[in-house]
Amino acid sequence: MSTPMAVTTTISTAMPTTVTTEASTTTTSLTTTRAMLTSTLLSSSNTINTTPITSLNNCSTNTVTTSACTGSNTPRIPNTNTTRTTTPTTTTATSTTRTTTPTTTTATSSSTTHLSPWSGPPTFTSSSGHKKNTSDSRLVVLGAPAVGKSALVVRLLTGRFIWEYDPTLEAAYRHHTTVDDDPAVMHIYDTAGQEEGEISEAHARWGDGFLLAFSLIDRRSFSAISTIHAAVAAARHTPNFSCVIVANKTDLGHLAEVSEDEATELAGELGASLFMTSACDGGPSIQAAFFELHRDVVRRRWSRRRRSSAKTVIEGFYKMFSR
Ligand SMILES: Nc1nc2c(ncn2[C@@H]2O[C@H](COP(=O)(O)OP(=O)(O)OP(=O)(O)O)[C@@H](O)[C@H]2O)c(=O)[nH]1
Repeated sequence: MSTPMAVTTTISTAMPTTVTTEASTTTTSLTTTRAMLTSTLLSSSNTINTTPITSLNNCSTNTVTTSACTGSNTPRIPNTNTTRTTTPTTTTATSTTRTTTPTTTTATSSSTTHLSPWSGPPTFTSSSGHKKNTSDSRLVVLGAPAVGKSALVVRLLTGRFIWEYDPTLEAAYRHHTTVDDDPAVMHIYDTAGQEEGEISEAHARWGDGFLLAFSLIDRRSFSAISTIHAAVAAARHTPNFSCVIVANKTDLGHLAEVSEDEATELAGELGASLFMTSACDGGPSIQAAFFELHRDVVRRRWSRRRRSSAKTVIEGFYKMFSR
């Protein structure tokens, strides 16, 4: 299936790069990653302001097609110019600008072993130049292979659905949006599928919040959720972290191997909210899942800060009166 596109991709090369991108009027051929697709598909009418910042996918030439899952197969045709800049850092926060890190990071970042040497994506800098706004969140998307992690992320960012795909290694995005009327920046890390629920410790430490996805038509992916949750808890030395469970592929209900009741029970056990989604059909629950995760991250950050400033005040009083 091919997707008509009217996208112009401008590449400004700040340093020698191996990245080449072509956006034609019919098909997007990606020599770097499917993640790049998202940067070329942004519609100017879209209020989402997204910057895929790091792309660590396989670099074979792939033809990726997107489509709305239901209704007409005519995708919305973007009419915006997208600028991609290649640079060794990710400090650029310009809207719809994609920044690619040097390919040297690719080799290590594909690892998903427990104690991966992966050092995480480059430090994110918010658009205001501060290291980390309170409205920033680092969200890591975890789950067994082929549960639809990338499809969910792409759906959130572009409103589109990926039919054909290549397995993801890693892809990170900076997503500027508005949550509860407040500007928010979500740094979203789409990981490679965790075959046996093993996760990279670096992912676990880097993230503020974790979106654990499974496919309703794959029981193994459901079982992997507990393992992944336990692995994140072990890496963070606490089971108390921001997390939501996403049960994907609701459109394939007739093939379901996991019931909603089971999913609800698991979410209850893990103290997480459950979102039933279909990256294929779309719908509000995908955004709701990411937004809820973002909210929880921000809430916890504020409550940590309040606790720590209360502690500082109390300590100050003690010092004052014990003199
Ligand atoms: N019917 C249906 N298919 C889906 C849905 N979400 C994803 N898929 C399909 O499932 C396959 C896997 O989707 P991906 O998004 O690549 O899955 P992933 O979890 O990122 O896979 P890895 O990167 O290999 O870990 C693709 O063929 C998608 O088109 C969904 O909600 N419904």
